[in-house]
Amino acid sequence: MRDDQRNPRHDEGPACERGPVPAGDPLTGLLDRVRADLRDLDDGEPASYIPELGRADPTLFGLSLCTLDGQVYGSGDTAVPFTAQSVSKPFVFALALADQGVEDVLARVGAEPSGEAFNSIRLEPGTGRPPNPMVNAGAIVTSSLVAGTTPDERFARILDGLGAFAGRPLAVDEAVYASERATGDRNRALAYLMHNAGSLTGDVEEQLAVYFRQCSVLVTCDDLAVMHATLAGGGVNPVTGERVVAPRHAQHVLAVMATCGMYDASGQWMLRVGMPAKSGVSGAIGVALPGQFGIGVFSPPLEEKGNSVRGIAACHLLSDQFGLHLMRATAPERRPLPPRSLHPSPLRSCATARAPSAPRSTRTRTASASTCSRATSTSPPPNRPCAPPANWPPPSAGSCST
Ligand SMILES: NC(=O)CC[C@H](N)C(=O)O
Repeated sequence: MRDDQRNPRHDEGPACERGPVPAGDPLTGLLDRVRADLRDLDDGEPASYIPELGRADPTLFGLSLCTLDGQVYGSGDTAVPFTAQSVSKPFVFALALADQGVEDVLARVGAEPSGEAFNSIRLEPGTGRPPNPMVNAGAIVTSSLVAGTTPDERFARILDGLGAFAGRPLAVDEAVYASERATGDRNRALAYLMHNAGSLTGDVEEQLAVYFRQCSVLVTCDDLAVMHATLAGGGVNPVTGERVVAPRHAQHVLAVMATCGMYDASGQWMLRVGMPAKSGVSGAIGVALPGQFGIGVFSPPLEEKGNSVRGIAACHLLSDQFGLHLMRATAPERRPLPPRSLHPSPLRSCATARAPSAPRSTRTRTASASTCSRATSTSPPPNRPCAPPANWPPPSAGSCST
């Protein structure tokens, strides 16, 4: 990430895109503290096998969370654009499911963890299917299954679909696309192998171009939080109110993220963090806690498996501190975000209550506070708490214990 793309807003106070979340808001304070606790964690390096990604600023660090009532909270570099890379894969899988149905998609790509690296060259013996839609081979196939009679049409559907998940129109980073296309011989090899095996049909170079463009779509941490909240909410974007995919397709996607989303670190991730997630080599991680919220984290330095070092640590901290693990038997103690209909949420203050969803066309994000879309302030809704509970925020997050 170049200096001119860096967003200074964290130093400038509350950001427009999040709307008028007031100073001292407890959840923003919590996200600030997680970032502060991890600021000195400087292991890893940005990916460089795609040369353009090697230019990323390793100090960038953003953390956003979107609740199922469409409130977006964030800390740090939450509005800095970066390419989605593999974080695009679950959403394109969702679009393929919507366009082809689950059986036809699963006939072409498996749903089993590979236990191998994201770019591993291993197809299912006998069928030639890639193991799952979260590794490169599987994602090349799922992107070829999105509806469209030409590659341009198919990519237009992908770009529109990713935008519907994010709640705003998205664009491609042409420099990253060109860099990836010029150097993507491993993906090219995988695609030709799958074409030979019959699991990838059509013109291989055209299919690859769609996949490379999909990986080069620009998003922000705030976008990732909204996109994952859309999956967590069963396919409805909580900011725009738009149904993007069917509930069962959102469920299928979350299931595959839970088992395969962190590649050969997926088992450890599920054991320690316990939430469906997807990482990308730009340094992004998206997390969805079903029925609760979506998280977006961005920090370019990666560990050896291609996952963001600070992103992993931030998710560990959040999961540990708030008992977010899906397998936790004492689920009622999962503190953040109890269903609105059952309890007042401890994470919302009166001043941050959001107005009912406006039509998507009115939800453009601009630099003017008066047109901020994601968290329009209103008068307090009835029966809502005006102050966070006494135990909120919890004691300092400390270091990651898992
Ligand atoms: N893990 C990733 O984010 C990999 C995506 C990258 N575009 C690739 O194909 O290698």
